[in-house]
Amino acid sequence: MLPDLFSPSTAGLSLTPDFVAEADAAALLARIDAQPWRDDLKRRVQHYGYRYDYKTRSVGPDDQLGPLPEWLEPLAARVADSMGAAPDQVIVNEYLPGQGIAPHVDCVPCFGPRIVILSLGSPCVMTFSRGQDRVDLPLPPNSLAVLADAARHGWRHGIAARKSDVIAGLRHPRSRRVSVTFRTVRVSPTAR
Ligand SMILES: O=C(O)CCC(=O)C(=O)O
Ligand SMILES: [Fe+2]
Repeated sequence: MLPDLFSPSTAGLSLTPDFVAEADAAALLARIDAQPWRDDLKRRVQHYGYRYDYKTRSVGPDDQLGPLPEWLEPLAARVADSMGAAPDQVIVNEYLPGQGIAPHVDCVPCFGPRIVILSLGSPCVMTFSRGQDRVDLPLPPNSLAVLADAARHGWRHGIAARKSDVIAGLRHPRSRRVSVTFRTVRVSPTAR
């Protein structure tokens, strides 16, 4: 299922389809939609645990918001197995058709070695890039992607701002996608 470049043993990317059941995904989306959204970016976001400052591209001790909300706890506990640590920061991103996220590496000094992304709603293609290399990874709804090692540090990841994706030769119009990204925050001990 993963492109060759991303054999998990060499590149640190793994994808677990159907990590959450459809009914649980629907309940989670309803929970998310009952919370306030921040709309300081082109796309709407929610931050839990720690606020991420998009201007300074950092997280500091002053950005601590508190523990993850209780409705995220069961999921965070399951995700902890894939992360090797308990996540203490979550960002929810909403993508309407035509919205994306520019290619980036998640802040290395801010966040721990594994980034975990749960996809809900529309399928979409995440593009990994390193120099001239490009690898498209379709993210099915309800799947869990884990970025570690080279997939976390050596490759950038992004989602093109377009209204459809070609997956296995077929064009798929996008609908609304919501992702839930789990991270561990690195805050320097002296700053705590
Ligand atoms: O929405 C996604 O699937 C990816 C989000 C992401 O890369 C990020 O928030 O750093
Ligand atoms: Fe990211």
